Amino acid sequence: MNGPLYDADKPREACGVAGVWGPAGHHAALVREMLVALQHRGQESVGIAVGTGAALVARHGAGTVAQGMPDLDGLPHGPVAVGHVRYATHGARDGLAGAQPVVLDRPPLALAHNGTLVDPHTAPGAEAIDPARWATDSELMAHLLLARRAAAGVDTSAALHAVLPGLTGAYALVLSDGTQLYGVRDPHGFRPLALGRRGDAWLLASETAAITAVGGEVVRELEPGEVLTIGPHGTASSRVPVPDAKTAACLFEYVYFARADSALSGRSVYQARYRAGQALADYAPVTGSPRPVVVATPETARVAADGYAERSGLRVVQGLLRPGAVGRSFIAGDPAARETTVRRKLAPVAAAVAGQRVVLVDDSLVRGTTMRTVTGLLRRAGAVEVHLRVASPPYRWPCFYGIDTGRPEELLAARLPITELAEQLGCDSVAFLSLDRLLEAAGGDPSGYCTACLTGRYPTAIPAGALAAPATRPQPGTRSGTALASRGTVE
Ligand SMILES: O=P(O)(O)OC[C@H]1O[C@H](OP(=O)(O)OP(=O)(O)O)[C@H](O)[C@@H]1O
Ligand SMILES: NC(=O)CC[C@H](N)C(=O)O
Ligand code: SF4
Ligand SMILES: [Mg+2]
Repeated sequence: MNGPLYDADKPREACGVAGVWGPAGHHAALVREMLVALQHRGQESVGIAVGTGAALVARHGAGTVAQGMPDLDGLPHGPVAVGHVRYATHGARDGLAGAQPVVLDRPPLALAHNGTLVDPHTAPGAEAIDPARWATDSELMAHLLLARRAAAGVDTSAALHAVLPGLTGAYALVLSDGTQLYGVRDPHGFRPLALGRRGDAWLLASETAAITAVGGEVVRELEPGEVLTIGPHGTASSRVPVPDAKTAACLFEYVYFARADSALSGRSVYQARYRAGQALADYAPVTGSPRPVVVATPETARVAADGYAERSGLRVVQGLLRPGAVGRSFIAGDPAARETTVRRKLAPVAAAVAGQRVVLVDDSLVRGTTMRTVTGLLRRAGAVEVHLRVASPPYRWPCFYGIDTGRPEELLAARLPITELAEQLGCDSVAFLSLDRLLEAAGGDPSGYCTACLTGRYPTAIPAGALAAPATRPQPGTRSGTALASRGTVE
C-alpha cells in the first residue's frame, strides 16, 4: 500500500535514526546503544547496517531493540554503521515489513529515514521505479538515489543533490554507501538530526540525548537543508539546492516526541516543557478551596506538571503511576480495548487523590484516548474534582511529516467544540495552552516552526483531498487560541 496510514490509536512518533563513522571497529554496538536511547521514537522494528567498504551487511528485527536485535550476531566490524527504529507512517507496518535501514546493492546503499514524504509517487523519476520494488516512501527514496547514481555515474552526495530537490515533505536521513556516512535534513528541517563525537568516532542521531547517552559529545545539530558527508577525509557540508525553503521545525518535538534531556536547535526540551507548564498555570489557574493538588499524566507530562505546580504554588502528588517499563503504547482495538490498555498502563493512587480537587496535567490531547480513561480512574479513586490542563493547543489537523495521529475525524478537538470537551472527558474544566505561549516556551524564532497540526497551516503542499473535513473542523488558518471551558460554559 502506497499511502499514509491513519489507523493508529495514539499519536505515533517520528522514527529514530543513528549512525557512526570511525576507524574500523564494532560500530554496530554503538549504533545499537543509540537506538536504545531513541526507542521512544519507534518500537515496531529495528535495523542496523554495517559498511565494510565494498559492501553493506544488515540485520533487521521486529519490535523493540531488545526484542528485534537482542545481539549483534552476523554484523561485522567496519568503518561505518547506520541504524533505525521505526514507527510506520507510510506503507507496510507489521513486523519486518518496511523495516529500515533500507538496504540496496549495486552499488551499496543503506538509508535510514525519519519523516514522511508527501505524495512520494509524484517525485521526479518515481514513474521509472517498478512499483513492486517499493512499499514505503523511504524505500522509494533509496531507489531514486540508486537510480540516479547508476544513470549519471555519480557518487552518493551528487545523487542526493539531484534527487532531494524533487521530494516534498519531511526527511532526516542517515545513509551510507559502505565507506562514508551521510546525514541529511530536509530544507524545512521538520525533524531533528544531531552530530556528535565519541573518541575518534563521529556520531549522528535523531536526538542529542542519544549522543550523550553513549558518552559522546554533541558537536552541533545539522541545519535545515544540510547534507553532511563524513569519511576518511573528514567532514564536508553542503546544501540541498532548494531556494526559499522556510524553516519549519516540528513544534510537537518539544511538546511530546523528543526526550526531555534532548536539545533542539540548541534549546532544552525540558526547559520548554517546564515553561509551558508555568505559562499554563498563569493562564488557567485552578483557584478556590480546598487548594487543589497537581497530578501529572505519566510520562511525558511530568515536566509540564512540575512547571505548573511551581508557578501556582501547588503540591504535586503522584496520583497516577505507570507500573513497570510499559513505555509509550500504541493501542489497537475498539474503544473498550483502548480503555483497558490505558488502565493497565496508568494506575490511580487513591491515597494521593481521595478527597482532593485535582489539576490533571497532560502535554497534549490528540484522540482523547488517555484522558477519557484517566479522568474516570481518578474519580473512582476518590478525586472530588478533576480540572484538565493541557500544555499545548488542541491537536486538530493531521500531520503529513512523520507522525501518524489517526484519521482526521478521530482527532477529538477537531470533532468537538472546546465547550463540549469537558463534558465528553468527564472533567470539571478543560484548558489548553495557546499557540503563542507554547511558541514562547519553546523559544527561538516563532516563525521557524511547523504548527500545522495545531493551526492547519501546512508548510508544504499536502495530499489532495486529505482534509475532507469533519463538520466541526475549524477553517485553515484559524488560530487555536487559548481555550478554557468548564462544563457547559466558556470562561
Ligand atoms: O489524546 P491521546 O490520543 O490519548 O494522545 C495524547 C497522549 O498520548 C501521549 O501519551 P503516551 O502514553 O503515548 O506517552 P507518554 O508515556 O510519553 O506520555 C501524550 O503524552 C498524551 O498523554
Ligand atoms: N516515523 C517515521 O519517521 C517513519 C519513516 C517512514 N515514513 C516509514 O514509514 O518507515
Ligand atoms: S504537523 Fe504537527 S506533528 Fe507534524 S511536523 Fe508539524 S508540528 Fe510536528
Ligand atoms: Mg502521555
